[in-house]
Amino acid sequence: MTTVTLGPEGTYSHRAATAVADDEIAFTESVHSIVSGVAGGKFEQGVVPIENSIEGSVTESLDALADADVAVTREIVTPIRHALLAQGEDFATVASHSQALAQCRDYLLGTYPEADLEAVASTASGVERAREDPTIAGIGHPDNAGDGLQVLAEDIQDQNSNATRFFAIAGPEARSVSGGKSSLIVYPNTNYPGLLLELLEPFADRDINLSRLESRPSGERLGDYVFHIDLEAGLYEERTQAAIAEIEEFASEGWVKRMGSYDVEHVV
Ligand SMILES: O=C(O)C(=O)Cc1ccccc1
Repeated sequence: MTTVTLGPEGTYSHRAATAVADDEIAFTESVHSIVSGVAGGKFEQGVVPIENSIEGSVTESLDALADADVAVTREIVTPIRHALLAQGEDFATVASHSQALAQCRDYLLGTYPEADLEAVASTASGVERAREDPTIAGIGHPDNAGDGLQVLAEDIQDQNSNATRFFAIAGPEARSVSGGKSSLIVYPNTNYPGLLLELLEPFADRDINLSRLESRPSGERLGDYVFHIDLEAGLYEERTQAAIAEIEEFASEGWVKRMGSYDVEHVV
């Protein structure tokens, strides 16, 4: 079973993917193509970054998941420790994933205030650029050093506890109702006073803890949102089914997607 993730080799997504891959790992340069590759059946499994403890949601992943018919089958949590990698101190540009640049904002401003920051598709593609060009530095996992690239500084993220959650995804037939957590995506397609309260009450009433609630613009009109909800309960549980049934009632103008239930894996 091939697992596709954000490449090239050496990204944090690649590190997370090795924890769930039982065979070959394939790489693409965008989260959208990972999700569409899994939804279209080209790959059996994918691994996408979802949320970082410093910088928050990876919005491209949330939007891609809302648009596709895939199942979330596992959550992978991994610590993120960034290193600054370059051929030497003589660089003018730091190229990395937008999340990595943001997670190291204070360090970069404080230590290299003159450097230009350039967002690229992944940390590893910034590292590749640095390997080819002495005027470019990358930010990525220190294991990417070598072959002409030095670690100029380690642990440059602005908070020591920097962790990212990834989802393993698979085709809709892999959707499971068992596991300690579940993910839903809800599009109410309506707006009235108390809407958000109605979205949350069915869970509170049944003592179901929410571990994430994120709103994303629906793209339909300003002020219209899609909600991403993670619950600490399985879809097999009667209380979860009852809560979702209530939400489906008030979201009858829109839709409710059950992404699946899963367990969490911590990877170092
Ligand atoms: O670019 C990568 O290495 C990724 O996998 C995305 C990412 C970037 C920064 C922190 C966590 C994940």
